[in-house]
Amino acid sequence: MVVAKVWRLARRPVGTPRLEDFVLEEEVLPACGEGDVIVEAVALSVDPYMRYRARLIPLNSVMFGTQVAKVIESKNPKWPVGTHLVHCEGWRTHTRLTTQDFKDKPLFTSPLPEMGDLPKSLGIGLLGMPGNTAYFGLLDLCKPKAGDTVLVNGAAGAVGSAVVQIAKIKGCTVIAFAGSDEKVAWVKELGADHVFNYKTTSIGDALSKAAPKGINIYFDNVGGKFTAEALHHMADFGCVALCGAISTYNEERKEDVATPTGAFKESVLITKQLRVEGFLIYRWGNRWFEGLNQIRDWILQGKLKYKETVVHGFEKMPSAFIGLFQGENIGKAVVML
Ligand SMILES: NC(=O)C1=CN([C@@H]2O[C@H](COP(=O)(O)OP(=O)(O)OC[C@H]3O[C@@H](n4cnc5c(N)ncnc54)[C@H](OP(=O)(O)O)[C@@H]3O)[C@@H](O)[C@H]2O)C=CC1
Ligand SMILES: CCCCCC(=O)/C=C/[C@H]1[C@H](O)CC(=O)[C@@H]1CCCCCCC(=O)O
Repeated sequence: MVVAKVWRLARRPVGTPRLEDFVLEEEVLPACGEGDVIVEAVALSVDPYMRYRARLIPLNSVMFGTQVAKVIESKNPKWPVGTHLVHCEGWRTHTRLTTQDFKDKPLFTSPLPEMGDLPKSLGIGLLGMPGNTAYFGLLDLCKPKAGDTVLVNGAAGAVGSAVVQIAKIKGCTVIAFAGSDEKVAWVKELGADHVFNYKTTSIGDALSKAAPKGINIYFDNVGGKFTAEALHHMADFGCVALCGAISTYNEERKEDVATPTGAFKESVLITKQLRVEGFLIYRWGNRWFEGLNQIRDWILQGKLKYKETVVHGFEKMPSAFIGLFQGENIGKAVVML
């Protein structure tokens, strides 16, 4: 009999999530039937979108999320004991995956890419959903050309740090923002041309100096006031990739009313003739391993670097998650078991 520990959403977070919003429980797993596997979590992901999902999932649900897990029991010859895979059954130590799971969620119940001696935890980071978000969001949606000026915020995070480096690989000038001097130093090491601490710098002044001819591509992880300012510094016909808006996830929802006071002032979008497009990484599900294999090759060639902020222990899931909104992570935030 396998007993899983699971974190459930005990109540809807108000503002920044709190430890009391989550409850730790035990759950006896059903037996491993024909075609099933039982897996044990190795590395669990905490991601900003979980705050958004916490508005949507029913109370008492297991928190949604991806993890790298190891098969510990198998009645499926495709997935022998010892195999590692990525699945999205959430904040749980042990999981039974059925043939139906493999069929229904191929993108989120998948093998790790071939990664040699690289750490398996990269399967929820640079060699997983965040890496592909940077890869496809920048390359497919924005189509950068050598010489373009690219702006990215959240630049020391999982997605942003990959965007910085991929933009440099493509020959762009990169302007990046992050939330501490330590993060700024690391993003400079990654090759960004101009890096600022948004907590101690005027965003407008920094952009005027760093991008006197305007920004061609803005990869937005933050939204809110940052975006309201950044749009004024776009070059004509620039592209804005709306990847995330972490600065707004803890805000209470207001009614959707047409208002000229938000980040997107129509006059700026129209007069600069901007292309503004939101995206979800699912869009490139059919090209998943194309992105991961290219990223893996760039890592092995020394062109892409990564950092992980590792928290040890399943009981730390909620605090690691809350830490995302307090800027605690450099690179990908990972909970290791
Ligand atoms: N569209 C899609 O399919 C996907 C979108 N995303 C989005 O990409 C963005 C980055 O995700 P990811 O790289 O995984 O997360 P990160 O690894 O970057 O972690 C979050 C970081 O965001 C920064 N941050 C937190 N609060 C604020 C704030 N109020 N203002 C500015 N920065 C803040 C913090 O760094 P700092 O110290 O710099 O403030 C924090 O460390 C998120 O918005 C996420 O929702 C992610 C994956 C897929
Ligand atoms: C305003 C929310 C922006 C969320 C951006 C983000 O981080 C997206 C991440 C996706 C990740 O690839 C895996 C997911 O499940 C995330 C999507 C979560 C939002 C889905 C909302 C669907 C809905 O409203 O029906």
